[in-house]
Amino acid sequence: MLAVEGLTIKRNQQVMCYSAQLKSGQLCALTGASGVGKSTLLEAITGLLPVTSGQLFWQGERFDQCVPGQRPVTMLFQQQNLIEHLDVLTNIALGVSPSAKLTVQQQQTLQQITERLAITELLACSPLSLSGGQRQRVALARCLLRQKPLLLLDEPFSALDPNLRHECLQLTHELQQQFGLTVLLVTHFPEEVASIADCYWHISEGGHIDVMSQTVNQAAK
Ligand SMILES: Nc1ncnc2c1ncn2[C@@H]1O[C@H](COP(=O)(O)OP(=O)(O)OP(=O)(O)O)[C@@H](O)[C@H]1O
Repeated sequence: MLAVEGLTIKRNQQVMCYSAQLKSGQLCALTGASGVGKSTLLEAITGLLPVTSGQLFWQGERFDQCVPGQRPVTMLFQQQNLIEHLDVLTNIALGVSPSAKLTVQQQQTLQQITERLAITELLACSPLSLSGGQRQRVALARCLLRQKPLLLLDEPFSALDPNLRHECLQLTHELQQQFGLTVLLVTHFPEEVASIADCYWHISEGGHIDVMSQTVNQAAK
């Protein structure tokens, strides 16, 4: 279980205090008005943003005092942050190793991931030659190779057209099941994730989180 306990962040003269719990293996959609603090919560969970107070637990172990690389978390941003002058393989490998050298086991996992994401043929290409959907799948592969149990997705497919967005969401769901991931997904289109979300965290003013339970959502499926 992921437990967020009174996680408090001051940003832009706004104070946000978040508390909620998410069961392991679930996919939770984060909704709420623009500027309410959805990305802020994800950045705080990754450790990229300092917090004033509060605690974070994964499977009962506190991790808010760990540096980002030691947290059980990986995050896919809307901007894929791919390095244009390096090939796709190197871009993915840099997610796990500063020298981009992979162990045999990582190579095997990479093969599994790239096959599933249909990007094996692209490994020698430059990111510059890829479409938006391909770039986002490469960035997702880089996250998955890190093999962290918590995957945070900040509007990852919002720049894609509706068909491709749907395809990428379905793929994310399949990968979540295959790798047993727990996923927090920010979306402005809750209806688009209705078939894959186990629950919703609706964030409002001050970081207040309303949790819509699995059973309520399943009734809507
Ligand atoms: N880099 C930053 N520096 C300072 N303040 C920021 C920064 N990013 C966001 N904020 C502020 O933090 C608050 C929450 O922003 P956040 O991006 O988390 O909202 P959001 O719900 O993800 O919005 P959106 O749906 O538009 O992406 C806003 O007041 C915003 O102006």
